[in-house]
Amino acid sequence: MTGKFISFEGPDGAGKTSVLREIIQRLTVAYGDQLLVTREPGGAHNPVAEAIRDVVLSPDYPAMDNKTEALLYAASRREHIQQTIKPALAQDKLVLSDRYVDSSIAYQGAGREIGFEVVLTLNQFAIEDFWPDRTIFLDVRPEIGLQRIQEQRQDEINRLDLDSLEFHQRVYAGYQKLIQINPARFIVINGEQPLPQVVEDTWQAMKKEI
Ligand SMILES: Nc1ncnc2c1ncn2[C@@H]1O[C@H](COP(=O)(O)OP(=O)(O)OP(=O)(O)O)[C@@H](O)[C@H]1O
Ligand SMILES: Cc1cn([C@H]2C[C@H](O)[C@@H](COP(=O)(O)O)O2)c(=O)[nH]c1=O
Repeated sequence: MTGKFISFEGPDGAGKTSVLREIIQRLTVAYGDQLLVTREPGGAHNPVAEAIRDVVLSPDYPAMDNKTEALLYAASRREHIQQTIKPALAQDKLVLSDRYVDSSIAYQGAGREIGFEVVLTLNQFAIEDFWPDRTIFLDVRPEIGLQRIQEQRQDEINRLDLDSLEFHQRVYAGYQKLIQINPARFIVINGEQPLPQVVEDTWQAMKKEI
């Protein structure tokens, strides 16, 4: 496989979507069709993964069992890897994904308290040790991310946005542990700066990678 795979991670409201929108504009000029932007749960041109997204994020299922949730994210990811990411990399594309397996380890492993290692093991069945080349983490404290969502994005609130601050603090701590364990893969960007500065820092970091 010859392309490059970069994932974007961060707590809810960190700014991934906003930053990616700007980065895509800059990259499209040089990459054109060789750029694939995708997301989890779900995935570009991936109806099965997107159907799982609809179920797992729907506020209609507030009482979903934690392990069911973890399995759904892993199933969606498997489909995403097999049908979207790997075929694109085989065509030498640059693949940018808004979230990947680190989200499961942070949200289900730490946030839901299923356990870091348990969720990693579960996901190894899905990913078969297929990791991103680099992971950009937008570092925003959960209080700030949730405040942004509540103030600015009332229309798109999903099931996990509605979880408690304590849940999101555990997620954040999970991410910090992942960064500590994988210092070579993670690039940490201060996401609490004004958006243009976050975009610029991300852009400079990405230019070194691509
Ligand atoms: N640096 C920033 N400063 C202030 N507000 C921001 C910043 N970045 C993004 N926002 C705002 O915060 C909200 C959440 O941003 P965005 O949807 O990009 O985050 P996200 O990481 O994709 O969130 P989620 O994972 O929950 O989808 C939006 O209303 C966006 O305009
Ligand atoms: C991949 C993945 C995601 N999540 C959570 C994180 C967010 O709360 C939502 C996705 O919403 P977004 O607006 O598209 O970022 O799902 C998770 O808990 N586990 C995962 O593996």
